[in-house]
Amino acid sequence: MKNIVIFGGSGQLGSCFKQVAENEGITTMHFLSSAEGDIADVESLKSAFQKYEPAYIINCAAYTAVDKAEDETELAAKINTTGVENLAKLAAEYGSTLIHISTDFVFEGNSPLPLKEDDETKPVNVYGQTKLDGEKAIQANTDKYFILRTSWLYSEYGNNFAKTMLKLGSERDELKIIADQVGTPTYAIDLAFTVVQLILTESTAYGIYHYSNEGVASWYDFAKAIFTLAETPVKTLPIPTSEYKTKATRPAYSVMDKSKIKAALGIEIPYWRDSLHICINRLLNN
Ligand SMILES: NC(=O)C1=CN([C@@H]2O[C@H](COP(=O)(O)OP(=O)(O)OC[C@H]3O[C@@H](n4cnc5c(N)ncnc54)[C@H](O)[C@@H]3O)[C@@H](O)[C@H]2O)C=CC1
Repeated sequence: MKNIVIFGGSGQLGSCFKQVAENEGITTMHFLSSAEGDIADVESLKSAFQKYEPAYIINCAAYTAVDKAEDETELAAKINTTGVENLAKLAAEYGSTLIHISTDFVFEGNSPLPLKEDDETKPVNVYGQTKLDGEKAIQANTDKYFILRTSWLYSEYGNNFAKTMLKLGSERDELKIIADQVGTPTYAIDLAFTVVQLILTESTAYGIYHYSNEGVASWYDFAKAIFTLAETPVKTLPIPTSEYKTKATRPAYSVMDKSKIKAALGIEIPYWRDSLHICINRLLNN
């Protein structure tokens, strides 16, 4: 199989690709940390492209500190927009297919229905704006791309809501959790597996796709499900967003319509509670 290069290979999603590659017996996936492949540094990228001449690039690299991005606007844009533009230009030059991960935060969050790929974008925070600008930079510079917008990623790896809840649940008697932001948790292993299917099927149905697990949840529902599965006896209280101030505004509703990717790959997507069950078992048994 031809070379596949993962940028952001040490992050949460990058680590999930490592696990999926192992499970699927893929030996040509190369994982670059930010030190080995800095997407904001063109020279660093050129050496990676020269070394691997990749058929596929999977970009998991991003500036992901949503609240800090409100102050570090330039740095967020340097990575999420210019860095992604660098990747798109080199991918076009080398004929590589670029698979890029984007976010539900490109939307404003007041849709009455699950969001489709061509719905109007309108980010409500700096992170979302830099990610949307990254999507546009890809579309302006290469034709062979898949942009997968996802939401609420969690897994055994990196920092995420599920791991934070397990830790807080073991330290505290009571937790207040936001109940009026609604979306869908996504097990990052499921996302990585789906991206690998795009590669293995050699799909050329390029474009933007939405991928999350199936179902709908608030952060409160998500936390309650984590504590139920982990048998953590912590008391949870639902609160409105107005009682938990954060620097960055977040969309109130970010449920995504997944019909397009399901039709393109002929796949069924796992329901969020089923995937959460698998992840919590793995977290508790390790
Ligand atoms: N975590 C979540 O809930 C969601 C994440 N996403 C997107 O999914 C993708 C993966 O996210 P995670 O793995 O959760 O994030 P993460 O923060 O765990 O991983 C991001 C990785 O990018 C690396 N990185 C930062 N700057 C870099 C640079 N200049 N060059 C190369 N690498 C660099 C970091 O070192 C880190 O390892 C990102 O594109 C993110 O925007 C989308 C929706 C939700």
